[in-house]
Amino acid sequence: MEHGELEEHRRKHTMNGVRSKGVKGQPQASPRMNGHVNGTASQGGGREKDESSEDEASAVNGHTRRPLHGRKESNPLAPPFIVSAPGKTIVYGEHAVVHGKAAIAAAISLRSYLLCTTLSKSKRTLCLQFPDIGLDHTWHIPDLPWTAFKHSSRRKRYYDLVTTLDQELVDAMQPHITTVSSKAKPSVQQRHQQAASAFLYLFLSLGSENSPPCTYALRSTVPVGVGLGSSASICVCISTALLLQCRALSGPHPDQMSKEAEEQLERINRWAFVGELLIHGNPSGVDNTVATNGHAVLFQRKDYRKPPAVEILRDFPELPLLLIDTGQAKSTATEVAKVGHLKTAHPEVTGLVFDAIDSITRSAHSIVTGENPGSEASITHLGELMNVNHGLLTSLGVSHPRLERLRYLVNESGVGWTKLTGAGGGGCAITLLKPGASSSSDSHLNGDGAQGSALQELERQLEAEGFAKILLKLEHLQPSGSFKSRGVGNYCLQALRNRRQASTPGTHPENKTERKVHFYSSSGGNAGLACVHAARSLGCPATVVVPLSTKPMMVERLWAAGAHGGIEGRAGWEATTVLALETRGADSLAQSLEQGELITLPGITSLATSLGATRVSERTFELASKGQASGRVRSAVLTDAEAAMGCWRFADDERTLVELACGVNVALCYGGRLEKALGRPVGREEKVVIVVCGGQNVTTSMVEGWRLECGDLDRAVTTNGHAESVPSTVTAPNGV
Ligand SMILES: Nc1ncnc2c1ncn2[C@@H]1O[C@H](COP(=O)(O)OP(=O)(O)O)[C@@H](O)[C@H]1O
Ligand SMILES: C[C@@](O)(CCOP(=O)(O)O)CC(=O)O
Repeated sequence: MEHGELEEHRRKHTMNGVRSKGVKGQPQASPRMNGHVNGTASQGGGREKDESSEDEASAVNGHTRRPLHGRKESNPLAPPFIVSAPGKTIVYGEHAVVHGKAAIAAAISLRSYLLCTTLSKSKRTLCLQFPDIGLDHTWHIPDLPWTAFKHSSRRKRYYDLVTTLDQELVDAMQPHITTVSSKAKPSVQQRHQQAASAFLYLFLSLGSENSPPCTYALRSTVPVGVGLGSSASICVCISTALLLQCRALSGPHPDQMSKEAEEQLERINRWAFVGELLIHGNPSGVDNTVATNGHAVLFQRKDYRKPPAVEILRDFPELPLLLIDTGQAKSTATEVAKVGHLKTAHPEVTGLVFDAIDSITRSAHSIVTGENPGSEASITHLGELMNVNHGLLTSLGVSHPRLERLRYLVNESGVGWTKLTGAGGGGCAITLLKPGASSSSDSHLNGDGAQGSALQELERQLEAEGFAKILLKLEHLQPSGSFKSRGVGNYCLQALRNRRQASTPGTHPENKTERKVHFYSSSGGNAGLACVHAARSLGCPATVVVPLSTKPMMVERLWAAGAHGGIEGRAGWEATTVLALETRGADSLAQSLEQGELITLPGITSLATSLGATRVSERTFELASKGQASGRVRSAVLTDAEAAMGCWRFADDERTLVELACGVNVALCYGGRLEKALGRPVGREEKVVIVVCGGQNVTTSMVEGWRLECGDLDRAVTTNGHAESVPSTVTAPNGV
């Protein structure tokens, strides 16, 4: 694609009005997007306005239909959004891959996350907040070297733009990089300036003087500089975010053609490669390719002037791998340069080593894509290949005494086969565990029998020598859904033991005959839930005292978890007003009440079909009519767009996905809709319970599509995309 084509593409593929139809199941895009970029915003230098015709049908969930909501002309403050991408481990072929040979790499479940928050136009600043490396830097957008980046001689072919760095542009950018952390010590400064260069080059290439001022906040769970592809992971995030902002991406979208999705991933990947060029100097592109696509890949770039050959290995087997960090810092650029020098000095010998590594990768590929990759024979084959691959990398000079010590310890223990992963010179190693070494149910590290204890012994030795195994801590899988289960659970257990010992000296703590302990918690949030779960599992009652501001959803969850009596803030039904919510086009109750007789709709024209009835039951109508007369039942109708807004706000504010038929209830919480529906202000002391009926007819892409289409509704209820008026300033106790 030529540079001009990119411009053209930006015009065609804005975030709104994507109308590719009928194809479902876009590839599992690794860069995940949360929130959205409002396509009506004048971004990417204000060059484009969405030229898609608004009256054409758009497709959501496979149904052709009218747009939910007419779009407004512009939205100066695009809502914040997050993109994310994983780190990786190279299983076979590092370094050789830089010199045209094949490599196999797999994504890991450690990720980087980039939050982009557009600032008020008056600011004109571009702010990087990268706390993992301690970088916090702000540029003034008009001061950046736009002329150099815009100059016509710079308008190169698109392919050149994304495969090589333009040295003149790098030089033009330099004065803005040297000021980054200029007072920090050299190693820190280098780390900061590498990240800042990658960001700024991409920003200058994809943005313009008119780009919106924005804060880019990056957090990563990928350890920095240990061979797990932290730089590729952040470059993929940066590339995705900037492409979204200049509107060169149109997805993800449920109806996106898979080819289009692939093209977009490729676009992200190519610009991420440019970022890697800034950080590494001479990357092969394997890291950014796996960070973009997820899964595992077989990657080979024979000719840097041509795109690499990439085979995505979607069925890559779940190999029992142990990831160990030597704790020894390394630099990819240094290690890659070292191998480059060796190649210059000894081209033939080095070439043979690369060829041998290539054979290893090919042999491993045939095993992992073969009949039974998880069999004992296959694992042994793959393990032996790892040993040889490591030996060849050592011969290239990229091992380190810490890596060799680690290999010695693992070999001695007999639990598996080990090689360095990534650039080497320190960083991480991977061990493929032998069958039996990882089969225990209670810990993935504690195998059964002799192998299991060998592994435990190895673990002790590694820890004693300062090696770190990298594990993921999934606290959200605790019984109560958060880490609070740990502290609160422990507290409850101790309290119960103390109480039992104090009241019946000499009694066994698990003695269940004496009076039950009743636990109280004064939190309506995760701590309250943790208390209820802990108390229940100890066979005790728990009461949670919640502040008035606690959201109904949390109160419902506390009841559902088994909270015992007296949750503060629940109202008796006698004084309750019931609001019956429907979407326009499924409003058979509202129309019946209005006409004073049961009516039948000719059909459901609302998109919220699952709870839609063309005619409500006699009993419903009777009760609703009586309630309406006494003022205890009111009926309200919202649009599909408002129901959709309820869904995306609920997803953002409460991390819960619900379908339109439920979203219409949730929408009440926002923008004073509740007061309007009730026809009166709602006092702070009043309790509001929203029935979150849920529903399965929803996916994140559907919600994203709805928001893209009618995101303007957000402006009435949020500031910078945060629902600061939830449920509404009038309704919410203490302004929450
Ligand atoms: N979380 C992060 N925040 C900011 N910059 C990062 C982060 N992770 C990586 N980087 C950038 O990437 C560089 C590390 O790249 P590299 O040496 O290739 O390590 P890795 O093997 O982890 O990719 C860092 O010096 C920094 O510039
Ligand atoms: C050494 C190399 O093959 C992998 C480097 O991986 P990492 O930066 O250590 O995560 C270089 C490359 O492929 O770009």
